[in-house]
Amino acid sequence: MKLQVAMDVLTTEAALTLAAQVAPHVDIIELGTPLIKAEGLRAVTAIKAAHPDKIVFADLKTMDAGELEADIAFAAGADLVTVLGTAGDSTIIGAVAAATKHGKGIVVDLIGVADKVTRAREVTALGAQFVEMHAGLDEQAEPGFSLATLLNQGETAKVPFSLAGGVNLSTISSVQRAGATVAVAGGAIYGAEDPAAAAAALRAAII
Ligand SMILES: O=C(CO)[C@H](O)[C@H](O)COP(=O)(O)O
Repeated sequence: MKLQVAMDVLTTEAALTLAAQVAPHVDIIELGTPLIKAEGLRAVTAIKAAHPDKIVFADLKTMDAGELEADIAFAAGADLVTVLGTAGDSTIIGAVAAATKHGKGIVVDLIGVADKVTRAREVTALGAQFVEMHAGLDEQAEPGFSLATLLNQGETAKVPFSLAGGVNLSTISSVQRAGATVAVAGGAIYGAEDPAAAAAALRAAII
């Protein structure tokens, strides 16, 4: 299982600092949606230039204009770009076309999708490299939130998936047991006193 750091920071400078700290311990470096909204795709170019050996993940969460948005993110240096599973099939097909043109990949983020298992299978058939079983920051803050449902949906879908929803040291083993190909950790890394040590500990927990 690969480890992905989600950099939900707000400046390119902060992202470059964080990426430099954690890169030795992660496989995928994600530029979070707020970072891209604040800084634009220049932040993607800066991270790829600093870490050409890492998979750079641009969390665009595209909902429309799939081909155009994915195309500009790949041109900026992204290796993986997200499209929302709630988008129409034509948006996902367009984004996959851009990925094929650049020799890169589309990840379909299933945040907000009620039937994640069915949609995961549909978008995988449309050419998504993998889906993201995702409970967003707002959903995580809702009373009674538990990762268990998400883990179960990932296990049931039987397609390649990443899992994001407040993954931390006490849950990363269950993410691996559910069969995820990628564990995504944001707050557990960037919110730690020592992000490098936090990333190293998550990596060490992966068997
Ligand atoms: O995409 C996101 C929010 O929409 C986050 O980057 C993702 O949820 C991972 O962060 P965390 O581990 O803090 O939940």
